[in-house]
Amino acid sequence: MPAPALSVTDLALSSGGRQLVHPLTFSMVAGERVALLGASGSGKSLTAAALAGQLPEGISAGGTITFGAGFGAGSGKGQAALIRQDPATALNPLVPIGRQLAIPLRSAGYSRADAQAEAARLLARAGIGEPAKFLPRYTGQLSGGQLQRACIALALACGAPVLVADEPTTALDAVTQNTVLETLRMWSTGGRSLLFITHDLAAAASLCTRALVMEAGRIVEQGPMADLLRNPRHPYTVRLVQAASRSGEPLAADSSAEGAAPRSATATAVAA
Ligand SMILES: Nc1ncnc2c1ncn2[C@@H]1O[C@H](COP(=O)(O)OP(=O)(O)OP(=O)(O)O)[C@@H](O)[C@H]1O
Repeated sequence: MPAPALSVTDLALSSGGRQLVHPLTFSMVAGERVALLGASGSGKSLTAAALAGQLPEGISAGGTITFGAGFGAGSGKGQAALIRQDPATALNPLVPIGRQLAIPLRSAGYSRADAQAEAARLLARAGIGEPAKFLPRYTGQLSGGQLQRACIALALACGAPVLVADEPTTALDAVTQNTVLETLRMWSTGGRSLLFITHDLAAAASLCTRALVMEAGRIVEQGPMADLLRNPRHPYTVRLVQAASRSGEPLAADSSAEGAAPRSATATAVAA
């Protein structure tokens, strides 16, 4: 069994005495792509922020988050890059996109010229056509979908071993969505892990080998994606699969990820 790239043990989040996320325990192995599904308000974004060390003010956290030894053991900032649900808050409106992308690249040892070239390449991988034109632009000069892709490029530039993508394709047209999903798939080859948060079950099924399902701050079901699609147990998961099936989207689970969990295990509903 490969060592986990990320181990979360009893992660609990609260605000002013209100429990928002009840103790969660899960892990991901290197190269694994895991979907985090769940109803609106179930705690997905707060969990994502906790993993990236970017919890909003006023949220208290308990439990432990440990990153694997493959990219340097330890926990904390820098181990997980976060593509935020709200791209506008992730970027500095006063600094051109190219310069923002260059910051992590320069820290990683790129020369100034190479950082600009890599920044353009990452924008292209995130689905931006003619990326050189975007480098000098400010966030206020980008559409919502372009902003989202700039955030994806920024997360890729961080080169973290774990990428947490919080609804990264919501503002994108179908063609660009496919480009981004393919980029996320490519990104995870070579041992990097992806936690993909989405309401789009078809996208999750095409990208991820395993899924966690949250409801009301708890993981209520988890297992291989194929089993979850074939035999959902928890009532929320049943509704999710039924709704996606009705919409006619093909729900084929991906099995190509490195470190994919064994398919023999059946999806398990977790007692709340
Ligand atoms: N900064 C905050 N302070 C207090 N409560 C918060 C804060 N952010 C989120 N919450 C609450 O925590 C709960 C979980 O929110 P979260 O944003 O993680 O849900 P989510 O599953 O990501 O929802 P969605 O799918 O709509 O993005 C909700 O009840 C929300 O109101």
